[in-house]
Amino acid sequence: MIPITDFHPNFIQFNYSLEESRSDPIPSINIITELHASVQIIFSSSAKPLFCGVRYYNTKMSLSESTAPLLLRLVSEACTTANTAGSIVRKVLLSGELGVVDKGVNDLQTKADRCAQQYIVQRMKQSFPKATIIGEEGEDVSENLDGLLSPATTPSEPLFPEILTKAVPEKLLEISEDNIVIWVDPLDGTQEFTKGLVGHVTTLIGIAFDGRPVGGVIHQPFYEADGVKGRTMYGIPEVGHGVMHVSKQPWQHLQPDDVLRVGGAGHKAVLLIEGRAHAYVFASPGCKKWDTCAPEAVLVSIGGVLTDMDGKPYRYSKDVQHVNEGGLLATAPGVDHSWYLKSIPK
Ligand SMILES: Nc1ncnc2c1ncn2[C@@H]1O[C@H](COP(=O)(O)O)[C@@H](OP(=O)(O)O)[C@H]1O
Ligand SMILES: [Mg+2]
Repeated sequence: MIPITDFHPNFIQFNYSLEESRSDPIPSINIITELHASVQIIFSSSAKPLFCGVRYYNTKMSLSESTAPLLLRLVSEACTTANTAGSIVRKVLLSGELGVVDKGVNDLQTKADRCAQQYIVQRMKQSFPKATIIGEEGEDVSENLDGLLSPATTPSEPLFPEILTKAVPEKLLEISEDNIVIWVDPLDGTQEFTKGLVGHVTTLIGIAFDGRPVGGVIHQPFYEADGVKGRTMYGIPEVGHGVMHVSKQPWQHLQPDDVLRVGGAGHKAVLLIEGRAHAYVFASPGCKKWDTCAPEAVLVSIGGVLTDMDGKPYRYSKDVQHVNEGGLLATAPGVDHSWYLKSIPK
């Protein structure tokens, strides 16, 4: 047995001598995994005997009990929330009453946009009361969600429990909730939704810290595989990414020889993530910060890039202007972003 020198609710510390060679270096892992926990082993090479720590998270814990880093709790909650918002979008479509409102030129809003936003904002606010939440539909949304939620669509367990166990770089461990901005597009691709092009619809939740996307969730309410409705993908640049049912094409085997014209900012990002397109080009102002924050986080987490048409990154602080004035160029992993920047005429 290695004696434990310090014990916290989610962290055990012990000293481990480098000189001793042990066949079972960290026996405590076996004990911990029986508690339905995931473990992360932390070594510090600066001290001798070697300082070791085991950080463990009980994956059965509710989010409010979880001691996982804020960034991971935010992304985990955004995944579960987007998934439920997707079920709201499906139910509104099934009801046949879309309640379309014209907000301006090329700017429609439906009951699904309003209900999904209300649910997302309410839930994220409840979990993260100090964070700033900016939703496409503004702050005056008040819809009755009765009949749109059911126990089956609002599971209490996280959609991706592994998120809460990921290792977070030091600089992202100390972020505080009041410096977080959550950008919400409850239903991206509204115009397509009203035309029945439901494959172009996504629900987007982007998480920004210090003006940059640090986490994002793209949910496709109408994707269906293995009898499961909806597909959720998340990305945490510098930490990791994940997706349900992805069938990625090998990017390197494709050559850009075609132009696809499809709707939705989230949907276009999904085509890059799946390897079905090289670049997403939107060479004019129009899409907004809630359209790009989550897609940027997911794309960057897999090695893609998203900038304006001059190659400048967008900022996502709470006081930025909502329109992406410089247009949008996003490229898939392995694609030469600068080639597109050079090749697209001003
Ligand atoms: N000229 C414009 N005016 C207003 N919104 C625009 C726009 N061009 C793009 N957008 C918004 O950007 C998102 C992606 O657009 P597109 O499908 O054309 O690429 C859509 O979001 P929403 O569907 O969430 O409103 C769309 O409304
Ligand atoms: Mg949108």
